[in-house]
Amino acid sequence: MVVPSATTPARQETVALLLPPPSPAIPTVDMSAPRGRGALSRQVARVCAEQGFFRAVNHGVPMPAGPAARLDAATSAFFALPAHDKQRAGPPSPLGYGCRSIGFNGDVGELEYLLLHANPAAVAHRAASINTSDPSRFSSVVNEYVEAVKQLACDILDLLGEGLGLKDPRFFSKLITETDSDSLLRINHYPPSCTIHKLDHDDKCKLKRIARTKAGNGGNPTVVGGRIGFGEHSDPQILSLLRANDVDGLQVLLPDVEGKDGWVQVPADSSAFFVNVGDLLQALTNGLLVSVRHRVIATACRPRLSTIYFAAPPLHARISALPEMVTAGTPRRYRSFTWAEYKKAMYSLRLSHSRLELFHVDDDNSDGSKGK
Ligand SMILES: C=C1C[C@]23C[C@@]1(O)CC[C@H]2[C@@]12CC[C@H](O)[C@@](C)(C(=O)O1)[C@H]2[C@@H]3C(=O)O
Ligand SMILES: O=C(O)CCC(=O)C(=O)O
Ligand SMILES: [Fe+2]
Repeated sequence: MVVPSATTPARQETVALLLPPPSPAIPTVDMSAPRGRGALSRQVARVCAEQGFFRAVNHGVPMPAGPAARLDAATSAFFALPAHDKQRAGPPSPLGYGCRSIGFNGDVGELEYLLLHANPAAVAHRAASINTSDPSRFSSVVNEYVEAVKQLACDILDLLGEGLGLKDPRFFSKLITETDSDSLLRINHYPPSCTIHKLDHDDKCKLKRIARTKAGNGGNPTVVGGRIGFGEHSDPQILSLLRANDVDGLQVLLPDVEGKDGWVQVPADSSAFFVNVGDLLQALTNGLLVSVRHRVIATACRPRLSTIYFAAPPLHARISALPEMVTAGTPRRYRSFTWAEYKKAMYSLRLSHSRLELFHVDDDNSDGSKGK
């Protein structure tokens, strides 16, 4: 039976005018290439150019009994420790254990985290203060996970190289597989938002101070519908691979059908990887691929655990747009810089800063050292 609609065409038009335009869906890429590698590489290149963000499914990293599950168990055990035990691995330098404070310039979020350099020697060094009873077990769990996600990052970068028709399709993946690559692993643990208001007196005073100072998230650590878990930013590296438990919170800034940017909720999917283009990939492709802005809003009543692999080149790597990306119609957008130079600028800036703009060829401050 067909039920006639209660709304007349005229009323439907009025409702359509009042409602915001529909949000774009989060693109999904099936990494098992059901339509062949050529179609997959073109799809990866298209979503990275249009949204700079996608959900990768059938990615080949075993989830339930594999490295991801072992890492989640090891990091959850760490976050369950008493505060003074966790503090042995901090304060973040920026590496190590951090709680609420992000970076060196006054950013705060409702989270605690571990930030690790992804190379095995650095992991072994940190493991001693993270798991004092069995540091080598912790190291091997992290190293095994890093190997698996690095492989996935390389696969995606090679598909991108092919989809963009690069002369050397492996150019991007070679940058992140150099022995001295500067990749990071970050594990974020967001407490349930319903416990945030149950903070002790000192915490409440600290948060009030932060809310009053201009330095704390521009003086406003809340947004409509929740608290800021991790403030708005783009990831500075080449590519980020994020995996989280089944708790929502991640949002990405995407254009709607009218081209107006809006925050889009990313529905949790613990079996997928969420992939985002970083600033360096935007620079290498002369702005063709976009480094997506994203944030985490704490609204859930269960803790969110997320693990992000930031694939980066060595510090000395020179980042300039690939020749095939520079044409008469699309002149060079960013001046050439090293990853070390970019990192120095980024650590002097707030989380939300659009730091790649400092390297824009039209900018007067082309040394990239000027802050917001
Ligand atoms: C405020 C900051 C934290 C950050 C370094 C920065 O000065 C600006 C970029 C931030 C960011 C965002 C993505 C990653 O989580 C991160 C590890 C990175 O490489 O850049 C963080 C930095 C950090 O927490 O140290
Ligand atoms: O924890 C998350 O889900 C995202 C955090 C993030 O964007 C980051 O650590 O750079
Ligand atoms: Fe991020």
